[in-house]
Amino acid sequence: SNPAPIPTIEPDMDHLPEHPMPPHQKRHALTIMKAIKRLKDAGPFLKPVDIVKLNIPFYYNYIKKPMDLLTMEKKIQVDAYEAPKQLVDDFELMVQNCFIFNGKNSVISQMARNIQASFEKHILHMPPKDAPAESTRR
Ligand SMILES: CN1C(=O)c2ccccc2Sc2cc(NC(=O)[C@@H]3CCCO3)ccc21
Repeated sequence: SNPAPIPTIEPDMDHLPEHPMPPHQKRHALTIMKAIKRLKDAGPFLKPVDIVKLNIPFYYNYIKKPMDLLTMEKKIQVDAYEAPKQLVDDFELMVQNCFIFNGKNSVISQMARNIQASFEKHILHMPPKDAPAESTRR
C-alpha cells in the first residue's frame, strides 16, 4: 500500500574502504565495465532502474539493494571496492534483482544472463592483487 522509499544511493562516500583495490586491478575493472556497457543487451542496465519512467512505484518494496552498471563504474572510480570479488557480487546482485522483479524466464533476465556471461569471461583476466611489478618479475 505504501511505495518504499529509494534505498541509500551508492557509492557511500562516507564509508569508503581503507585499503581499496590496487591501481592495476582498478584499471582492469574499468576496462571490463567499458566493454560490458558496449554490449547490445547492456542497455537496460546502464543506469539505475527508473521507477518513474517504468511506472513501477513498488520496485523498492521488492528490491532492497538496487544495482546497475553505472553505479558499479562509479564505485570503481571512487575506490569503493576492496577486491574484484565485490565487483562480481554487485554484478550478481544486479542480475538477481532482475530475476526477482521480472522472473527468470523474462526477456530482460536473458539479457542480464548474456551480459553476465561476458563479464565472467573478462573477469578471468583480472590480474592478481599482488601481481609482480615488471621490474621484479623473474
Ligand atoms: C533492468 N530493468 C528491469 O529490471 C525492469 C523492471 C521493471 C520493468 C521492466 C524492467 S526491464 C528494464 C527496462 C529499462 N528501460 C529503461 O530504462 C528505458 C526508459 C524507460 C523505458 O526504457 C531499464 C531497466 C530495466
